[in-house]
Amino acid sequence: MRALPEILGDTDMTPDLIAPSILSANFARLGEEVDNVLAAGADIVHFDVMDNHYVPNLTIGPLVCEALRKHGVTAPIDVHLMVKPVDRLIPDFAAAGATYITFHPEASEHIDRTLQLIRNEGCKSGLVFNPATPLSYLDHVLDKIDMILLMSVNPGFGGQSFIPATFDKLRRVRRIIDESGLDIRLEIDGGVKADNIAEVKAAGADTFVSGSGIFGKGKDTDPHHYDSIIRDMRAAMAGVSR
Ligand SMILES: O=C(CO)[C@H](O)[C@H](O)COP(=O)(O)O
Ligand SMILES: [Fe+2]
Repeated sequence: MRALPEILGDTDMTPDLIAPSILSANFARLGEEVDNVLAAGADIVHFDVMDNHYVPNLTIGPLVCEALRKHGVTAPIDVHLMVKPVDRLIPDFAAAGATYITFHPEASEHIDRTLQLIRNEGCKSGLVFNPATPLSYLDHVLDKIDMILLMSVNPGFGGQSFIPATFDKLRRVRRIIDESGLDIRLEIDGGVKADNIAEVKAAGADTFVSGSGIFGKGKDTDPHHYDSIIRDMRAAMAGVSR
């Protein structure tokens, strides 16, 4: 893992965090994939949980999170819950070693209660906004949030294209966070790659999920693929102001 000064952004004191989404990793060798991407300089592990109900896909649960911890992963694990209902799984993920737990407001009957439950379980809490989800869900709960995650694709699958309307939404959320004075991360998820990450940072993001952009093409032919792709991402963001 890299030292804090190395991961500080150029223009402010909020470090840029690169969060590979393991949705696009090789699940048959998941521990090794996570070790390799962290050794290549990634900061946190993005862990997509899909239930074939809230989204039309089915992935992994708390057992896999626990297995990564037992394997020796010490980096923060950022659990993105695409499940409905949400609350039942939160204590299980907390016990399994999750660091962040984020959920979609449409999937919770009581958003305030779910946010409090996440913090009470000792994790950092976050709300996730689909491309068409209004930001009004932030009203009245901002002080209970550690991370706002904007989806730049519709949830359910990796490898989709970044939806350009997200840039405006990022700028609006950046303003809300800055005006609040609260310590809240702004994460972006979907279609982020080395060639658009600078623009995404300039619009306000500080935490960058990338699945197919990191685990996709190139890794089977180049043994240093993860190092070079993460280096390219940092180089693209260097000198870019949020
Ligand atoms: O939450 C997700 C999908 O619902 C994934 O985190 C996301 O799509 C990452 O994959 P990619 O970078 O390939 O778009
Ligand atoms: Fe995700």
